[in-house]
Amino acid sequence: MTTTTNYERTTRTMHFDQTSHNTEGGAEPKENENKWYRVFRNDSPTKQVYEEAAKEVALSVLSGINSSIFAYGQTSSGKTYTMSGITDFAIADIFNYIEKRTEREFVLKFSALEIYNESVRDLLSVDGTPLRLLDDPKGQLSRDSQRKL
Ligand SMILES: Nc1ncnc2c1ncn2[C@@H]1O[C@H](COP(=O)(O)OP(=O)(O)OP(=O)(O)O)[C@@H](O)[C@H]1O
Repeated sequence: MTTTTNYERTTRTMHFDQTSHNTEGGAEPKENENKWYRVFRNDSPTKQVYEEAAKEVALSVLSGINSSIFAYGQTSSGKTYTMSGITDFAIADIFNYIEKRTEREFVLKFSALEIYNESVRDLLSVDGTPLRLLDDPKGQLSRDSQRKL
């Protein structure tokens, strides 16, 4: 099955004053000000955002490093759109890597979560009920479900 969504289109991003926020040659951020490693233009394709901001992190799982990519922002700012594109590109790259290494065996685990208004939803589940967050005996937080592909 192929996906029909064209993520080659632009990724919507907010505009920042690059002179005060861009770490490449820009001024150091003031206290309580966020530091931006990269700001994309509002017409930047999602593919570019993936290549320049997410690919290295996503593919670090292939060397055994746990990684996380998340989108944070106001409603309708394009988080779901951008993350869907990034997920497609990352999965394609990961499977491409695996297919070229037939001598090795890989186990892939994938989970997709949405945190909204303090509730956590499993985006791979058809049932939309929020997940419960539980403390394990060591006092660490765990989810009550995880799907495996
Ligand atoms: N780069 C883009 N190009 C074209 N359409 C886009 C783009 N980014 C977002 N959209 C469209 O804008 C709308 C809102 O985007 P999206 O659902 O991704 O926002 P969101 O941040 O996930 O919103 P919410 O916080 O409400 O879940 C959607 O209809 C989506 O298809």
